[in-house]
Amino acid sequence: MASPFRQRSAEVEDRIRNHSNPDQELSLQLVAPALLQDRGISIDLKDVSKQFGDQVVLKRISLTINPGSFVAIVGRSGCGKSTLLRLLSGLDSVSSGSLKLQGQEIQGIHGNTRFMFQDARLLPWNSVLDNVKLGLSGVRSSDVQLRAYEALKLVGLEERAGEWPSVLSGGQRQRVALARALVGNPHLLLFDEPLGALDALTRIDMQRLIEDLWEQSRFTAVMVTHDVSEAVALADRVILIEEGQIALDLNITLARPRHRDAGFAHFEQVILDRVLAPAKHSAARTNISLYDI
Ligand SMILES: Nc1ncnc2c1ncn2[C@@H]1O[C@H](COP(=O)(O)OP(=O)(O)OP(=O)(O)O)[C@@H](O)[C@H]1O
Repeated sequence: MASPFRQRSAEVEDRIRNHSNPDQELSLQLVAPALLQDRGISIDLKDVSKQFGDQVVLKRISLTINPGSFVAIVGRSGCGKSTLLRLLSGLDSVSSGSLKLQGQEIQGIHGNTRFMFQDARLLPWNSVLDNVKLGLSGVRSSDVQLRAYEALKLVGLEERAGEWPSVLSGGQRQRVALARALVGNPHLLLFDEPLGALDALTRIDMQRLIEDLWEQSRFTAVMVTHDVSEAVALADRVILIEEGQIALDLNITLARPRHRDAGFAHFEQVILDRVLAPAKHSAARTNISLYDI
């Protein structure tokens, strides 16, 4: 059965296709192009190094990420995950090597890159809807309202549009942050441990929502997570960083939507086998976060 998010998206698509007024139709096409096309961009790193003073954090990393794929980056605390994400974002620059987005050497923040962090970072003096609008720039004012509202619909919070962020739960705030990230129809969405502060069940709900929305629009997604289970649940490919280098690059060949079954546990185990010393490693453990190690 289709998920509520898919049903909602199907409704929007239906409205786009069946609308008779050409002006409104144009407006609706602006609302949800995510539903109509794949937008992801390619990422190419060649011999990328990053150092801060004498400390070399990333060491000659070479990596190609296909447009529209979902990549998870895992590794122990301090191994360089967030540094890599900041390089991809254009917020920081490489010390040496080449980093290209869609074949172009990266120069500052790419226009259609969006972020989602562990902290939702909502403005408390703005309504929920106004926070989502912050994800749009250069769009006509009449469209901004409509698009922000439709983005809230995609995350199931349209009825909370007029409320303050302070009255929302942690999971709902992260939904607003997701709507703000998606409303501009990003080509690249960078997630830095976005679900790390949520309880286990809300976290699984949010994983499903992110997967669902990514499947609809196929932006390129790169997610840093400490949770091996989360990486296997969401990613096409899991990259383990150790001491500034890629220690494992694993394609997750499970069908979607993913179920936490034996095949799922196998992929978790492969990653953990690489991370853990054999003596510390128990074959029976699943749902392990790297924080547990
Ligand atoms: N702007 C900076 N200036 C100096 N050192 C930095 C800077 N940013 C990161 N580092 C150092 O680079 C190393 C890697 O940091 P990074 O935040 O990338 O790790 P991480 O794998 O994301 O860690 P965590 O999982 O704990 O968030 C750390 O030793 C950190 O102190």
